[in-house]
Amino acid sequence: MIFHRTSIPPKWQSTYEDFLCQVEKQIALVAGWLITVILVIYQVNQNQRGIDGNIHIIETLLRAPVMLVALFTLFVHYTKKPQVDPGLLLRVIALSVMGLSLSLFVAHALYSPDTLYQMSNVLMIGFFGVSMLSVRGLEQWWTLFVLPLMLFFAALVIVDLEFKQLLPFLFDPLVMIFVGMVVSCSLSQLRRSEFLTRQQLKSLALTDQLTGLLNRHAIHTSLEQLVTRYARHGHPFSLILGDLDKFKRVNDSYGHNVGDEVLIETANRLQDHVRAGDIVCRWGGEELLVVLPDTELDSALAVAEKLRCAVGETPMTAAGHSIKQTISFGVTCYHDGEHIDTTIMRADSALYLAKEGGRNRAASVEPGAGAPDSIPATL
Ligand SMILES: Nc1nc2c(ncn2[C@@H]2O[C@H](COP(=O)(O)OP(=O)(O)OP(=O)(O)O)[C@@H](O)[C@H]2O)c(=O)[nH]1
Repeated sequence: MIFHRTSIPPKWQSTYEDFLCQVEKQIALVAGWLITVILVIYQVNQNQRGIDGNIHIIETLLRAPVMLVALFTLFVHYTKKPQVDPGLLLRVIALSVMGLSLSLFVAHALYSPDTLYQMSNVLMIGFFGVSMLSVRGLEQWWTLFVLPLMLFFAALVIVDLEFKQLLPFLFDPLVMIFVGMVVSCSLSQLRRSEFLTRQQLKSLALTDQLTGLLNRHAIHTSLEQLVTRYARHGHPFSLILGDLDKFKRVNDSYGHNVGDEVLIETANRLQDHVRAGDIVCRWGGEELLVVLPDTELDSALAVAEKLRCAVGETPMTAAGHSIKQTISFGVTCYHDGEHIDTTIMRADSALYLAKEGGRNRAASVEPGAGAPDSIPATL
């Protein structure tokens, strides 16, 4: 359906805005070049047509502002200065093209009526071109066409031009507005669908399908950003690596499906007990990684203890079974200048200590420290 609008979920709205901005930038660049080339060709052609002096000057004067807008667009694109909202730039280009084609029509109706058929073609091209600049579909289409057309009809009345006589020349251009509207809405719908498909694929590639958590690949990007942030601003961050205790027994006793449910419930409990800015991811198998931005080791250890209780204190219900599943955690914090893999290996060593220490506990390893701290289970 042409006028059916695929809605963008709120979580992707701001990414969609960025995507539209990119599209607007590209279209503004193409429009800038096209208008510049077309206006130069028209100007040269006009000089050779040897048309009446008055209309010659009027045409040149009317083209000048559009040419300036087109050159300004190219200047903004290639120098990145000044910073102009590409949506606004497109609107200015569209309105200037509308202004040019409509005022050329009025000028020819006044001074050179024999050339009105040519002007009718100019209007058609102008209307179609402006429709293509309407990246956001119908909502922009109204603002781009309605206001200029109202001014145009007001101008016809003011300069006392017979509307009835002009109507045959205006019929095709007005039909072109409808054609442009259909094409523009279809393109806008295509862009939305393309954006949604791309986002869904991206999200599929970054999400663990069982738990809905981010996967190992996705977390690497976040970790690299945190390392950069540490290097620039010294903001600390910590890692908590968790591993379900004796999880093989759950699978062996109740089956893999029940094991899956336990894994999902564990992931949910971890998610429910961390702050909004913290990230929980499935590191692999029955291992889960929690990343805590702006958190020193001591606080991270306290968080791990809270998470341990959240998982282990209340039994989980899966397929009618009540299962008491505990978890062990290895905690560490990032140390200046080290590779993130070193931090992860340290969290793994801490996890090993927690397992060695009897499971259902959180152990930590400080960067460069010999002896690990360990929080024994209180259960
Ligand atoms: N149901 C289910 N099981 C998984 C999944 N990923 C890994 N496992 C199981 O997790 C179990 C991990 O077993 P082990 O590495 O021996 O460790 P454990 O039994 O948890 O014992 P400790 O870690 O030493 O406390 C294996 O049986 C895996 O098959 C999964 O996605 N779903």
